[in-house]
Amino acid sequence: MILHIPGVLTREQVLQFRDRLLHADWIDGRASVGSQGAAVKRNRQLAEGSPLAVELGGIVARALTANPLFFAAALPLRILPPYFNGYAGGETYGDHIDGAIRVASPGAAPLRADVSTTVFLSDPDEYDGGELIVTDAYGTHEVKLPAGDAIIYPSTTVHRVEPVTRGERLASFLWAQSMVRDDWKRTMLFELDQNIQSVRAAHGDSPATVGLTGHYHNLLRMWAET
Ligand SMILES: O=C(O)CCC(=O)C(=O)O
Ligand SMILES: [Fe+2]
Repeated sequence: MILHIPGVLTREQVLQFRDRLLHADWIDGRASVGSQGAAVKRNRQLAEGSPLAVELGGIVARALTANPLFFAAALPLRILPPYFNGYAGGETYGDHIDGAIRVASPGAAPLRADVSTTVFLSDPDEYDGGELIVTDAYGTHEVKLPAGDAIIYPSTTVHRVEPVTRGERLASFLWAQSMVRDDWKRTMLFELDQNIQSVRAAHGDSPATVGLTGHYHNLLRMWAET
């Protein structure tokens, strides 16, 4: 499932991030990928573990974890520390699939990347190009969202970021290991959860709502790994 999550960061947070990123030390984005990614990746990132990445990443991770839509859709078990990237002057990241296993820091427990997230930090009118293009079983999706909004997509998909030909595209991106590894099972649980919430809002805690909520939890019990 590819899902737009509006308002992960407030406008004030976005402005604060932008201010801090203005004077940041950027490194070559190829530092965090394997050879296939490195061949098509031309962008800049904050170094993993740098004080600014840790500080701003903490804010992003807390905002996402507290976001009900992100929680319901990603069912996160663990979230890797968020990264920050910038693209300008034709920078791009060609077609790739995110690595399956990542470690937050040397010696840390490995985490499986199930759900990929981009939190946009630049508004669409600030740059040309820079669309995130995600291809799934249903076709190709082009994503360019307002600053503060996020997109989540299965880490199993081929995706790319188109060259930025005017202005600068800043973003935070991160991976989560989900309690439910399979995208289709996560999608089914998400749709069930959203429909239960609609039924509950319309009819309150009727016996049918209680029964459906029980069914959601029993499916989660069957499918979740913790
Ligand atoms: O900048 C983005 O939106 C996504 C970046 C990306 O796909 C990656 O770093 O693996
Ligand atoms: Fe990626």
